[in-house]
Amino acid sequence: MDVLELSHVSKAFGRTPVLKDLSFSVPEHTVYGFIGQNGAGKTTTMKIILGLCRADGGEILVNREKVRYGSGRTNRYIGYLPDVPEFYGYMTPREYLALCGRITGMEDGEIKKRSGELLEIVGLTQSDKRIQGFSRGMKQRLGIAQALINSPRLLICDEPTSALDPAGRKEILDILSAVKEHTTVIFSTHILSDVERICDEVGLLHQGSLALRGSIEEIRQMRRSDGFEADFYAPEDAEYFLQLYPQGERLGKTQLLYPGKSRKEMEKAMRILVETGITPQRLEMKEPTLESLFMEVTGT
Ligand SMILES: Nc1ncnc2c1ncn2[C@@H]1O[C@H](COP(=O)(O)OP(=O)(O)OP(=O)(O)O)[C@@H](O)[C@H]1O
Repeated sequence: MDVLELSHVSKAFGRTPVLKDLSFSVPEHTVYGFIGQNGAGKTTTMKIILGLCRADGGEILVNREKVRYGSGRTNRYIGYLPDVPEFYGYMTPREYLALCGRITGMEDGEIKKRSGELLEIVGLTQSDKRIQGFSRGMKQRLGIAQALINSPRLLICDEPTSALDPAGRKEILDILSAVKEHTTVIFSTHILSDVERICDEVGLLHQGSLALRGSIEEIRQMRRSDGFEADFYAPEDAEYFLQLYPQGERLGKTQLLYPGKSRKEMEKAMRILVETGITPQRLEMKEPTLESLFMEVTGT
């Protein structure tokens, strides 16, 4: 079943269209990467899903229920982590989660149990410190716990990793990956390597609609290869090989890049190496990355 379905959603601010006929759906228990450059309309889309921003047209279903602007009804299925979560700094994580639980109408016993489980998942069980002393990464982890307090069907995270260092990013990605057992995650980002690490499905928002969609594998296969690299033991070998197979670029004294070449063309290079008796240190196809695909689609 699809937990989230957007059909033909459009939105303009004044005369500037931001979303144009945007349609996509997110299947249960997946991590969906919603990618787009700065200003592409990711936050606007999320606010429309949360009923906080009015769409000009189209329909959104959360758990098969229609989202209505200004009504929080469908938000009972949703947990939301904004890009910069705000907390009461004088509280401890446990106190803060208790407050969030009470606001959502949970019983005290249930709050205690759920808070314990969530603090375990986000790695904050040891912390009885006040939130004001927390690092950005710790705040983001607490933000995930807060968003999951009432066991939502859908967890929406707006750029959860953008402001973090690599270690902090990894922690958040690991948590998001782990929670998909219990919920469905949609997260927006412009960091493509994060998407490659944990997402099952990807949608690339460009000029108001999805310019690309599919699983990471499907998307990688859409693009031709990035070519191959050849590494030699001696600069003379690289030089000689470049004369025999001239379309390469030098990456270093012993390293050559053959951009855009297919696997077949690499096999041809291998035959030349065997015939001439040159032993390469390494000959390797370059895996297409989302980064290069993104640049191809967006023309950046
Ligand atoms: N309330 C508003 N009034 C006018 N224009 C707005 C409003 N909110 C957003 N916009 C414009 O809509 C476009 C999309 O903004 P949005 O914040 O949704 O993009 P985004 O993809 O989330 O970008 P970022 O990665 O920078 O957060 C931008 O050009 C932005 O300036």
